[in-house]
Amino acid sequence: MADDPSTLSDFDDRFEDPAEDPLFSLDENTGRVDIFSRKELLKVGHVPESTRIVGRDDEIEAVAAELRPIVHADPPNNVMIYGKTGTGKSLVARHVTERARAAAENNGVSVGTVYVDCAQHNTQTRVARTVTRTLNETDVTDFNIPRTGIGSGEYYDYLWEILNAAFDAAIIILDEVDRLDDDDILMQLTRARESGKADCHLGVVAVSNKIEYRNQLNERVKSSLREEEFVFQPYDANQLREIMEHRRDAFHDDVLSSDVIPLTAAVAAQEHGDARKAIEILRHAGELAERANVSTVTEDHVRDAQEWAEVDRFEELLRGSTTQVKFILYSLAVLTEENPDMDGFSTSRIYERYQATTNETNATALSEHRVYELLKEQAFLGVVESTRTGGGRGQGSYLEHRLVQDTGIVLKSVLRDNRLKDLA
Ligand SMILES: Nc1ncnc2c1ncn2[C@@H]1O[C@H](COP(=O)(O)OP(=O)(O)OP(=O)(O)O)[C@@H](O)[C@H]1O
Repeated sequence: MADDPSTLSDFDDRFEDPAEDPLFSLDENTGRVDIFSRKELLKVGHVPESTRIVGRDDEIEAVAAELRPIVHADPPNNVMIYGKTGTGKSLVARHVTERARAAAENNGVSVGTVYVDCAQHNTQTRVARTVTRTLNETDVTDFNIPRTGIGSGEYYDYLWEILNAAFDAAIIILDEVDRLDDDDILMQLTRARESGKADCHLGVVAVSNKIEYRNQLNERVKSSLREEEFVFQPYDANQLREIMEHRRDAFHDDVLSSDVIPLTAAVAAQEHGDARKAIEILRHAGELAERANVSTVTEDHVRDAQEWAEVDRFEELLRGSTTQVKFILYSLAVLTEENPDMDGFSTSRIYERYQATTNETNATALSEHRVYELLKEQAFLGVVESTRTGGGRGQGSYLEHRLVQDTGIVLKSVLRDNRLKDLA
């Protein structure tokens, strides 16, 4: 392995005895404060055990009612769960599916389960491959299913054989189902038994942020899916507080000052009601305390962590935007900071500031008309708000633009772009 250029094993400067390396010391007495006790409880993607799931009892019961027939080897209903991001859709889908599997097994019914993230596996072939390879019980089927080189049709052929050989039923969770580039997979799965391909009952639990998703499905898919729909509402501050209280043991005792969880819950509820964001802010507040080497996480850490989350969120909103758009938003943000009394700026005023910005960075400037178009595009995306002025006597009316988001957040976010860094 020493010849392998991808390993660092012959790295010259390494410590003779890694236990002596002060950078990664395991010694408890390093003077560094230890904030977290079980940080994994706050990681994205962590599936908490049932005692940590809060405020979704009715939803869990409702989804379970649709899958319950499977416990007696009867056909389950398909389920569609809608709701804004971070409302516990994936969590409930996974939790109920696993409990259905365990209860069925206890009753002598074997149920295969698969979770597919359609944002990652967005084509029919990728989904078919993931489902087939996950369900393949090699000790029963003896199949060696290739990763590449075959199409969805061949994966389906394997899948029907696997289902017939190894299971009485299967539940397939398709998370972010709206990201699929083709809804035929839904029809294949929901019609498998009816069309005589598989002898096993298949239930699909589809999850989406987009409530309008169903309208996009073609009629044949809709009629074969015949699903029950549920809509999950954003969490309120009390629910978010309870969700975080149930993960308090991610931290060492007495590390969180008493207002940290209520404050995190309040800001998250006000902004979006997103449990993922609330947990992320709590984790980041802990990390900030750790970095500062202080033994208590305080309200200030939460405020900083919240700002960091906002910058991240804004950056996400701008993902895919060109550097030119960022120059324009930067210019509008600077104008706003320089003129706190003004409520909005005309395109020509923004354009002047924008030209100065492009000059400073030696970038090419777009025409004023193009900047106007890009501002309108940003208004459509909800980044900018544009309103038409009344226009006084002798004055035509014109558009005035302002940022929807706090200027500090916009500046921090656009300045993360390498081409704008120098402006900082
Ligand atoms: N009721 C709850 N109790 C405990 N933890 C929760 C609850 N709801 C959500 N969470 C936690 O919040 C995070 C986000 O939840 P989840 O992934 O289920 O949301 P989602 O609605 O599927 O979001 P997205 O649409 O963005 O995928 C996860 O870490 C999850 O463990």
